[in-house]
Amino acid sequence: MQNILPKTGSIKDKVVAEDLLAERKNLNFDQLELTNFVFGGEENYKNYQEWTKILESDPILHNHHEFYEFTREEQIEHNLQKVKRMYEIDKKKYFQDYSEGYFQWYYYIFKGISPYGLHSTMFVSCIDCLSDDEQRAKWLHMAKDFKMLGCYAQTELGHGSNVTGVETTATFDKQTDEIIINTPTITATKFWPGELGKLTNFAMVYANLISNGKNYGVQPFLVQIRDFENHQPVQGVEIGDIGSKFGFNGKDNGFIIFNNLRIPRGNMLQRFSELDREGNFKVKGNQKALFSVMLMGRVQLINFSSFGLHWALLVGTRYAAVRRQFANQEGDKLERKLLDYQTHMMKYGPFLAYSIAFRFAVTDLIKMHKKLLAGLVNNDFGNLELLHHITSGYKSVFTTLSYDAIDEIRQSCGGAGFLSWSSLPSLQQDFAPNTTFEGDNTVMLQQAARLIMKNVTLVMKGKKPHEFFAHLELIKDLPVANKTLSSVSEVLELEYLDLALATRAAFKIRFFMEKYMTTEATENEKLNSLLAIDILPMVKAHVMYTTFRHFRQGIESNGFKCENLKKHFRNLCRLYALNELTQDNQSLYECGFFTQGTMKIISQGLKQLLQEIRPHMIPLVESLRIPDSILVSSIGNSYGDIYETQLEWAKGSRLNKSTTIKGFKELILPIVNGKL
Ligand SMILES: Cc1cc2nc3c(=O)[nH]c(=O)nc-3n(C[C@H](O)[C@H](O)[C@H](O)COP(=O)(O)OP(=O)(O)OC[C@H]3O[C@@H](n4cnc5c(N)ncnc54)[C@H](O)[C@@H]3O)c2cc1C
Repeated sequence: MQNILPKTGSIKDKVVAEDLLAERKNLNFDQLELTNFVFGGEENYKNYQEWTKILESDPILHNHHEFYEFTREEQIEHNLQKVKRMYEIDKKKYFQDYSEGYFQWYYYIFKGISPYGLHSTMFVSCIDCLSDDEQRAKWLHMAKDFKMLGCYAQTELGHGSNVTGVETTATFDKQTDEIIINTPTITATKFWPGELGKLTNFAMVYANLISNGKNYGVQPFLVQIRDFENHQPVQGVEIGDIGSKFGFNGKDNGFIIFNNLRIPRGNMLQRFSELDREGNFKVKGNQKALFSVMLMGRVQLINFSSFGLHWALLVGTRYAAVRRQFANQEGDKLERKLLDYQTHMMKYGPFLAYSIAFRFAVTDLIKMHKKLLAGLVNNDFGNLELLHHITSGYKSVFTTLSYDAIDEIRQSCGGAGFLSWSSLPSLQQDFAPNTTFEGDNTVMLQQAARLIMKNVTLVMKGKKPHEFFAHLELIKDLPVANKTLSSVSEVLELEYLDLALATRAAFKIRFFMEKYMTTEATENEKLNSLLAIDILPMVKAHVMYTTFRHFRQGIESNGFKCENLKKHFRNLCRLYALNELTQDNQSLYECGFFTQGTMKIISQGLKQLLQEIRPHMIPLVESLRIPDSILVSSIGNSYGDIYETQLEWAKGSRLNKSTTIKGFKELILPIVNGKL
């Protein structure tokens, strides 16, 4: 069989693949409106465009495929060079205040591993939010101007998830008016903080305050760890990098051991607590705010979840629109595009729906978080508890889903996706820790459960829950009256899908709460031992529902002008829901919401949607504009060049710098020649 393939692209000759050109002709909506939304507004997108223009023409900032073969040292140095260059170009822009735009370009330029990412977010935020006015005036401008470089040192060898269990001590010495930082045991070694290993000269150390013989619990302390001039560790600390990791190797995660390191009393951050000259300790406001900076980290990871997924989708979808395998029918000359296989669309369609759903959720979440940050400065803790709930739950569910999706997209590109040049392996590896840091995902789901339980208890007592938990009122009407579906159009109603997802969440929550209330054991025993595995699906179903709600409401409330774009959004919102209901529907049968035959109709609806969305896949994913200069992918570039570049980069790879291999004479020849 002779195979006549449409011409694939060539990035070198600036020729776009015929298949990609044909796909782009299906554009029927305002792509820029979607782009602006994804980037958190027109201004952010303009800012990102400015940076990408600079990047493309700058020899240092320009991303290069050789990066995929860099050692750790080379990766770190390369990223540092980039930051220095960005700083030279526009110091103010490199450090922007916390905003959606900041996260977007920094994520894409550094693939989530900006050398001073933790400094700019966690460290600066600690100073901003947890210092009193005097401390802020002294340190904030220094930190923002990179005059001091800091890391966030909370985790220890012995304690990660249990943040209140850290053992580092900060003992007040009344005689000298100083605080002495110590690592009393091996498990108290600070282990993991990013940028601690090599880069920073300050650390925000979370340690137990001991004053007048009493332990007042964990507080943040600003600790200088390296000399300003020669960058040597100060006396009283032992510091180093923790070694090579599964991914994230461009980051110098470090360890630090304190041995009687003295800092001034004024270096304890004192917005929410106070230590006076006599060593008297006083709490001011809400101590939970001490860990509020972690909220920022989680919002960031929630944001990254959609960026990472966008990236993988862009590469995978372009590849699948050009790559062809097997003929449509026996004897056909033309092979079928990967994207035309229903099995392929069953992966990519829902992933696109999730990535857009995450964007809607993040848009709402960032607004809430900014409000909280503004309030904290005036000791207004407003929606701290709700935000803790949302960020824990969303961080856990979104990062897990995105990580799994990135891996699946990588696999769906076959061997080409396994190759580093595709950009997908490093994306996956560097995305991997998002499921662990800022709170392990299992622990995060457990934490998110608390506010659900509090609100469901209100409902059970006949009271109104917080409006975010309005769907919990459904538990009063479970099991529901059977509603037999008769047509696909019914199953595509957003109202119906909303009720289905809300009911699924409500049923799982009620299922858990009934067991919780009737099980005779301590709360600790119930939550950790007897009923723990029921918590996770309950929280996940709740998160999937509230995310759907952000999506559905956001389509109408974000002021989108293009009707066709809204149509695509609605279809993706339906697809999100139908995919969810396909994957997890047992509880809807149990409570009577689904009846015999419902899944058959849902399956028809899902297939219909996949067909409707299919022609728009390329225009939709290409709205998540990541230029070739940032993407650096041998199979996902905008030209649909899926072959030439792969081969060219292969030819130029490090192992091909010579025709033989190092050690050929000493290690191979003696065996071949039978000389051993
Ligand atoms: C790349 C990377 C960068 C990091 N950067 C920083 C940083 O800058 N600063 C910093 O301070 N820390 C940092 N960390 C540390 C990170 O925050 C911790 O790894 C994380 O909080 C999890 O803690 P742990 O590793 O001790 O795991 P553990 O808490 O020991 O968890 C191990 C396992 O036990 C389970 N588990 C724990 N508690 C429970 C429970 N109550 N119920 C059920 N299961 C439970 C978890 O689900 C998990 O599966 C970083 C980590 C990584 C991987």
